[in-house]
Amino acid sequence: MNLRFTKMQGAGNDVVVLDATRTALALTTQQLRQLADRRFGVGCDQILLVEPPQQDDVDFTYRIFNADGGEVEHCGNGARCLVRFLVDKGLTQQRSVRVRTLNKTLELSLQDDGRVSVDMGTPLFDHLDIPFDGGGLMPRHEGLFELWPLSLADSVSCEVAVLSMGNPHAVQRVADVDQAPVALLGPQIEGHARFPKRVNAGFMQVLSRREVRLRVYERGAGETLACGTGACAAVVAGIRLGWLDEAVEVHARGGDLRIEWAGISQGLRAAVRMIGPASTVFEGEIVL
Ligand SMILES: N[C@@H](CCC[C@H](N)C(=O)O)C(=O)O
Repeated sequence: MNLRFTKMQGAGNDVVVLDATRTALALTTQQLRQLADRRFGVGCDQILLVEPPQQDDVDFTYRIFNADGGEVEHCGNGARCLVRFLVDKGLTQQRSVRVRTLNKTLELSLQDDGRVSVDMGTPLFDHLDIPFDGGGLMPRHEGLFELWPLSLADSVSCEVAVLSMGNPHAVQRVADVDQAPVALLGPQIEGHARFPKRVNAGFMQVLSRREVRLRVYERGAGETLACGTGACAAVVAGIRLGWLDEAVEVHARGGDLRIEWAGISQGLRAAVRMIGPASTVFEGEIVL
């Protein structure tokens, strides 16, 4: 099969976008993995499939696949790329669109400065929603949240805040992200038995109440240059833990994101807002 694609990136988190708005597209796990492969395919962290809406209150259906071929619920950087793609391809005349993922409705808006603002919805803290197994252990309470102990290999342990942005996240605070053992601990946390659907593992260095540095070892993709939902999860956790104010600049290795959450002043049901860049890198056709 010959497949047209658009390669995009948002803060260095790269995605391959496929337009299935006119013709349905069903790819096997093997084809998805080939597309994502940096030697045998196009190369990307995630593949985004745009489909016609399946319900009245949205403009498009937005499906997300990790580089390992698994379908997932949410991709923040992908969401920003998606609205840029829809506008550039003339698939919408609007600068704001509503899209439906596996489990969320998102509102994406292209700003006048070229950046994209996304209403990322409400974070979830119930362990059944993440999902996370407390393992009968006691968390350590800090601020208005809690940190859970997690045992890893070789008698190493860490403390993580757990939450869902529609997809699961475990966030830990580190003194210096450049020194954090992301490649060693990331895969262990991602596949830890207490996260039945695996998890995205965030490593956050707090620079001030309004500025953090973040690295994320993503479920199904490994460490990426940025993770939008990971940035939201880290900031929400940091706000609840009392470390951060309600608007924070997140410096990822591939770029900067602004995350806002009024969860202290307006309550836990407040939606998270993410603002950041998105751009097209190249377009082409691949034989699968
Ligand atoms: N890169 C993404 C997250 C993609 C999905 C994630 N790896 C998962 O499995 O949940 C982002 O920008 O949010």
